[in-house]
Amino acid sequence: MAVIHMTEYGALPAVHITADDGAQATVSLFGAHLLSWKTADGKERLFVSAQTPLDGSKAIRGGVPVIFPQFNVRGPGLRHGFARVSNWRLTGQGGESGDAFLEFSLAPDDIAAEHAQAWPHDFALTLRFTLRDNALEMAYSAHNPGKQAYPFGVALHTYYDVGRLDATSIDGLRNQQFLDHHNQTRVQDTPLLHFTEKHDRMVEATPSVTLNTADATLRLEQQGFQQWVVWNPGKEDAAAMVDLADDEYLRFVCIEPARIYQQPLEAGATWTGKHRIIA
Ligand SMILES: O=P(O)(O)OC[C@H]1O[C@H](O)[C@H](O)[C@@H](O)[C@@H]1O
Repeated sequence: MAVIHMTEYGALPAVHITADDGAQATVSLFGAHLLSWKTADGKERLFVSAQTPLDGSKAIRGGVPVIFPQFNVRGPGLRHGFARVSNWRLTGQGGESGDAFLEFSLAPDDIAAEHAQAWPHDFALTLRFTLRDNALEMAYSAHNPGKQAYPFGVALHTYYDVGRLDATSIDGLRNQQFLDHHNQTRVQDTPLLHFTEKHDRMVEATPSVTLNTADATLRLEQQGFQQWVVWNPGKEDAAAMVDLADDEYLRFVCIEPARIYQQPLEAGATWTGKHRIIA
C-alpha cells in the first residue's frame, strides 16, 4: 500500500508518496510540480536549484515544470503558460499491486483572475504521477469542455540531476532534425549528444532516448508529444539567472517532451501525452 501524506517544500504545500518498494516522490500543489523523485535505492533523480523561490511568487527552477497553454514565447500569453504558476487540486491518490499514484487537476476556477482574463477559454488539465518498479510515469491530459476550439502547446520540462554535465550524454537522437537557438534547422549527425555550454534545441520526437550520466542510465519515453527540447543555459545565461547559482548549470540537463507549436484543441476534444522515465 502506498503511503501518502501532506507536507511542505519550502513554503509550498506538497504531497509526498512512498511506494511499496521504497520509491518516493514529492509534488507541490503550486504547478502540480514534481520536486523530487527518488528511486527505491534512495537516489534523487531530479535537480532543483538551491536559489529557486519556493513561496509561489515565481515558477520553480527545477523538478518538472508543467507547461500549458504555450511553450516559452510561442503564443501570445505568459511565457511557458500559467499552469506552472497556478495552484492545482489533488484529485486522486492511491496504490495497487506495487503501483503508487497521485493525480492533480486544474480548471478555470483554479487560476488567478489575471490569467483567466488573458486566456478566457474552458479547459480541464489532469496530471497523474505513477511510481512503478524503477519507473516514474507522468500521464498528462488537456480537455476542452467548451464550444470553441483554441490553440494550445504543452511540455513536461524535466530537470535531471546529472551530477556532472561534462560526463553526460544523450543517446537516440542521431539523424533527427532539430531547431537550434539561432533558429537554424539542422540534423544531428553524431550518435551521442554531449555539451558543456549553452544548448537549446527543439528536436523532432523519437519514442525514447537514453540519458547517460557518470553514475546512472535513464531511459526516457514519450507518447503524444512532438519534440524533445534539450536545454542547458550554459555559463553566461546561468550567471544572469537570479534563481540559479552560477555553477549549478554544471549539474543538470533538461530533456522535455513537448508540443512547442500551438495547435488547436477542438471543442470537446482531449489531448493526452505520456512521459515515462525508467531507471
Ligand atoms: O526560464 P524559463 O522560463 O523557465 O525557461 C527555461 C527554458 O525553457 C526551455 O527549455 C526553452 O527551450 C529555453 O529557451 C528556456 O530558456
